[in-house]
Amino acid sequence: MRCKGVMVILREGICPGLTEEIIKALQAEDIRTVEDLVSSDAEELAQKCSVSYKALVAFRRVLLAQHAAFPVAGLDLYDELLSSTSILSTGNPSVDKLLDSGLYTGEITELAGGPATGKTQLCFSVAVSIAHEHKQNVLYICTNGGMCASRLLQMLQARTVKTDEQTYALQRIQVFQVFDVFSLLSCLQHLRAAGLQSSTVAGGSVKAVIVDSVSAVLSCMLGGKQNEGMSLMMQVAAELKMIAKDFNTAVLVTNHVTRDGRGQLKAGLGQSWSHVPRTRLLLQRVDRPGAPHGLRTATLTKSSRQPCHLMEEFSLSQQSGEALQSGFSGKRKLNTEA
Ligand SMILES: Nc1ncnc2c1ncn2[C@@H]1O[C@H](COP(=O)(O)OP(=O)(O)OP(=O)(O)O)[C@@H](O)[C@H]1O
Repeated sequence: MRCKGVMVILREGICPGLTEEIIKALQAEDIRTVEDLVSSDAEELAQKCSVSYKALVAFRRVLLAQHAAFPVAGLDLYDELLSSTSILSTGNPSVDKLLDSGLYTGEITELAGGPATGKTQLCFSVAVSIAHEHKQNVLYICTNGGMCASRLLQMLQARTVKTDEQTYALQRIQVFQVFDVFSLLSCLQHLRAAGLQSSTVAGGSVKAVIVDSVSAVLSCMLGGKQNEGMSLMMQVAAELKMIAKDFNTAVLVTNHVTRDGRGQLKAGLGQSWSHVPRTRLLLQRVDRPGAPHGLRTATLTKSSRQPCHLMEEFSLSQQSGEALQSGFSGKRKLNTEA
C-alpha cells in the first residue's frame, strides 16, 4: 500500500470538530501526526483520552481522505508496471543480451567509452531499431556534431529495401542539435513541457530519448571551485529522469571514461552522476593481434537485472541487422571492477 502526506502535524482547523482540547488530549497519548492518528486503535484511544469513539473514527475518515492517496495494492502496482514497461531492442543482439533483452522504458541507460569505441554507432542502431522495428518515435539529441543521416539510412537499408519504409523510419527519428549545457537543458525542458509530442511529425508516441553525449557538454562545466557545473549536471539528470518516468520512455545517454586510482576505466562525470543511469555499459576497442578493425567489447558495469562484468564482443558493422563481419560474439566474464 502507498500513502502520502501522513506526517502532517495535528492542529486546530485541520478537520471539523478536532478542537485544541482534543488535540491536547491526543498529544498526551503521543498522538501528534495524522499518521499517528490513522494508525492507532480508535477504541483503545477513545478510552485513554476520553474522546468519543465515533468522533475519532470520523476524524480518521476525514484526515485519510484529505492527506492520504487512494491506497493501492502492491500487486496492482506491479501489474501496472508490467503493462506499462516496454523493452526495446538496441538492434545489436550482443548488447541486448547484456541489457536483458534491450532498453527498458522508464529508465536511463548509459553507454560509456573512450573515443571511437562505438557509442554513436550504437545510438544510431537504437534509433533505427525503434523507428523501424517498433514503429515508434525517437528523439535524438546530438551535442557533439556526430549525427550522420547517411549512416542512419545505411543501417535502414540493411534492414529493408523498401524506400517508403526507410522514409517512414527516418521521419520517426527527430534530431536536435545542441552545443552547450544551457541549450541541452532548455531543449529537455521544452520537450518535457510539450509532453514529448509536439516534436514528432510521424504521430505516435516517443519511446526513446537519446543524448549523445551528455559528457560533451557537461565535463567542461565541472571542476574548479564553482558549483554551477554540478548544479547544471543535476538539473540535466533530473530532466532526464522525469522524461523517463513521466512519459515511460527509454532514455539512452553516452558518457566518456576516465581511469580510477588503480588505472581501471570508469565512466566519466564523477560520483554524483554515477547514480543517475540505472544501467551502464562500458564499450572498449579490441586491440588483440588479428582482431577485425570494428571489433568492440561491451561490458555490463551497472545493472539491477544481470550480473555485472558480463562481457560481449561485437562488430560495429553488426549494428541494426547489418551483416556480421567478425563472425563471433560470446559472453565472457571480465575480471575488472566497475
Ligand atoms: N559504416 C560503418 N561500419 C562500421 N564501422 C563504422 C562505420 N562508420 C563508422 N564506423 C566506425 O565507428 C567508429 C566510430 O565510432 P563512434 O563514432 O560510434 O565512436 P564514439 O564512441 O561515439 O566516439 P566519440 O566519443 O569520439 O564520439 C570508427 O572506428 C569508425 O571506423
